[in-house]
Amino acid sequence: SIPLQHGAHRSGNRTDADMARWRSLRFGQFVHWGLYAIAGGEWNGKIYNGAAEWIRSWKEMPTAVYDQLYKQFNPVNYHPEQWAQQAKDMGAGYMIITTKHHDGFCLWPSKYTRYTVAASPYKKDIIGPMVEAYNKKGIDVYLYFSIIDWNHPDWRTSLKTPADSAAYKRFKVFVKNQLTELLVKYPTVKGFWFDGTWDDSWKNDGAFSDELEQYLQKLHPGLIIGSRLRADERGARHFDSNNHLMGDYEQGWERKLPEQPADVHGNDWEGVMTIPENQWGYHAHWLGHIKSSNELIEMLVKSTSLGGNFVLNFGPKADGTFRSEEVQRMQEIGNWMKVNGSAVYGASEAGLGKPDWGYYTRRGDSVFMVVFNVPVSGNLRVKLPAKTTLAEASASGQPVTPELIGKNEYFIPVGNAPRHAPFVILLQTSRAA
Ligand SMILES: C#C[C@@H]1N[C@@H](C)[C@@H](O)[C@H]1O
Repeated sequence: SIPLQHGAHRSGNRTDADMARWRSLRFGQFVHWGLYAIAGGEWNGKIYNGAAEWIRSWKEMPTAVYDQLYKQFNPVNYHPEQWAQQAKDMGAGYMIITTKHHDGFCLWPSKYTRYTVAASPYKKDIIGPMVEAYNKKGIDVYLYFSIIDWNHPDWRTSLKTPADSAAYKRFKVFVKNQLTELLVKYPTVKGFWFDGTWDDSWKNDGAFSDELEQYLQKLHPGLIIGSRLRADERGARHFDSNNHLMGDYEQGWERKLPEQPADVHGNDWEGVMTIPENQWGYHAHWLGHIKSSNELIEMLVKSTSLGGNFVLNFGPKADGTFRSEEVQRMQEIGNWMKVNGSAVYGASEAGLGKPDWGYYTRRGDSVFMVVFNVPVSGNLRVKLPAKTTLAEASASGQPVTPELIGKNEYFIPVGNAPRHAPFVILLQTSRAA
């Protein structure tokens, strides 16, 4: 293997309590909120076909105009306790909030730049009340932080001249100051969700990203930071040049999910997902396919069945309210989680393969069959490993009688209840030593 100073410093998953909690929560809420919500994916009567939070980079949007939008930021309908309650009702165990996206606008009153909520008509801190409201509902908070900062004069995508290097050196001090400020102001947060780390300026400075991660861990022991923050000294990201995962979990699953265990190599991982095709910030016109609650529930269960977390994104409007399609999905998913959440919370891969009818998840000796595709036979085939015996099966607390059809192989009848949503059959098993 290649000798590395700034590659992975640990092989295998973290085994501490903070990481075990992150792993047990399984389901998170992502919130992308900022000045881009004011534009809402359109400008001057034209619709931006890109992701709404990238509208500043659209040729039809003059950057000078975008950079004045903060003078309109005044979310009069922002009620963080309502945000937290609806997230609780959805069944989210943690939430990730954009403190600063690529545009550089800070939702907290940072003392390291004027480009913050303090300069807006709203004036007040957005992040503090949000962290407090979510924590009060028992929901952990993670802070999204973009390294890319289109507003900061010292940000560079690449370093071409000595002046670039001097500027970027100042920028790295600014980044470290802001991250320190966030941890000091909001000490109950559980981790950072870094983004915007793909430019050469950052990729070619693996030493800084490594030292920064170690500095943050020292400042806030137990902090959870995904693989997107760091590069090794050869510019490798997520996995170092020896193919070892850097950071505490694989953070590359954005709008896509692994298909099989081999795709995640036994690492902790997290998938983040949009309801429309590709919109994180508020866009007034959702184009393309809009995922239904059942599709999103299937992604959540699929993630659990592959030992990962699933985070669903929401883009509140500029005034602080959520669009109806998002409220509807939070309620529908929440209704399902209230009945079936035990198949997700604290559960992980079952090691029983991928059945046609849906997904297996497991917690201890409880095996959950989460059914999405009822076979025309009405029988769900279950094959258990030799040393696993099936003690009993139940659906919604009612016993189900398995039919033994072969060695450790059963048909589980689905019964004739109407099926308009995924349902769970619980198998109580015992495994011989
Ligand atoms: C590309 C990109 C960014 N990564 C997602 C999590 C959103 O923040 C999007 O703007």
